[in-house]
Amino acid sequence: MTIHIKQINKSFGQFQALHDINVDIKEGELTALLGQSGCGKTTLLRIIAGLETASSGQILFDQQDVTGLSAQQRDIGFVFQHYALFRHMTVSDNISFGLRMKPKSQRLSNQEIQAKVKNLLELIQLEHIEKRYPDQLSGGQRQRVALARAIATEPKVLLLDEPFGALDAKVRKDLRRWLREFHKEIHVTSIFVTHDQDEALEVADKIILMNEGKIEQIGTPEQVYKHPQSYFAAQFLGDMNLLDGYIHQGMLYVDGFQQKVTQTTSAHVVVYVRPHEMEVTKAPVKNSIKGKIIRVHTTGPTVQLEVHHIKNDSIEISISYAQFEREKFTVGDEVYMQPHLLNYFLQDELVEFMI
Ligand SMILES: Nc1ncnc2c1ncn2[C@@H]1O[C@H](COP(=O)(O)OP(=O)(O)OP(=O)(O)O)[C@@H](O)[C@H]1O
Repeated sequence: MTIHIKQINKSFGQFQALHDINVDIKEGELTALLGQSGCGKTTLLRIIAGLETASSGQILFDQQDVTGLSAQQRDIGFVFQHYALFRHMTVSDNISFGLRMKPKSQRLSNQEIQAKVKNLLELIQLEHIEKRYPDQLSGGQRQRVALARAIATEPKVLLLDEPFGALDAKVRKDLRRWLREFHKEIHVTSIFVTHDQDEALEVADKIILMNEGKIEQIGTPEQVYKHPQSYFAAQFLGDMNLLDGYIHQGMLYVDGFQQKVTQTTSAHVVVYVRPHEMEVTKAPVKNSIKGKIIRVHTTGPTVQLEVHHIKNDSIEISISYAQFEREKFTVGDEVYMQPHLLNYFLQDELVEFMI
């Protein structure tokens, strides 16, 4: 099922929560609606679901206008942040609920329902606890059951509103990997709401980045991360250093670092560099930004260095553990930094180049 969101606007009284939203979602895609709290993600999801009416605009499923249809008529599976499992039913009964509620003419036989539930239990890897009640499950297990229940009736679209929002960090991380695999198997067009950049980057085929009721950028995780098209996108996705720079006579200057650019007009610019897109050495190098290490944070395969720099307060750099061992960086060391990919904004236009 493809989904086309056309020119959607939504106002609550005087407040406009969504402005001119246009999105095309492909068949089988797993799309993340990403943004800060209050940016309009849930409102948009609810409009797609038919749980909320738009003030203007259209929603098309497979080119068919469903704007006037109710949630039931749209044939959608839902999973919400707070598990809505039936407490008095076992895991199996929760999963089969939608199948058993179908009108008799469309209902599968008991045997077929049992077989289907068995398949779904395998898919969510909870075959061994099918007889348990929701109270006897962990939060992560409950969300897996909620997912199985949502897809049991084979909806054409699966909508997930912060499905892992109430879980702790470790379980969340496991479940997002699991969701990726799960989606590969079922391949239903899915949209999930999240405010967590890492979750969106790791799980989604496509990210819709929202800010204050508007779309900032749409793209694959790689496109949005590597080629942010706005100041907001650059800052919101992943860690980013903001450095003061200026352009004069076709050269960009950031402290002792300079680089030829195509602009000839003089201007102050904010330069963006991701922590892993900086070279760092203790040996002085020409054409670099100088600073002093004020913190070393070793976690797993990468090491984070926080470097004090007079103009830019502190710069975060991420290096491999191997380099850290080799160069033996310690607090107080003077270091020289060279960006190898940077972006800057000039009069609202993004300029990007590799060095
Ligand atoms: N029924 C309503 N009446 C009035 N204002 C509303 C209503 N529902 C949402 N809003 C407002 O619309 C804006 C968008 O809300 P929405 O719930 O879509 O945000 P969100 O991005 O999902 O946030 P969160 O991540 O906190 O759930 C918010 O400013 C919210 O206060």
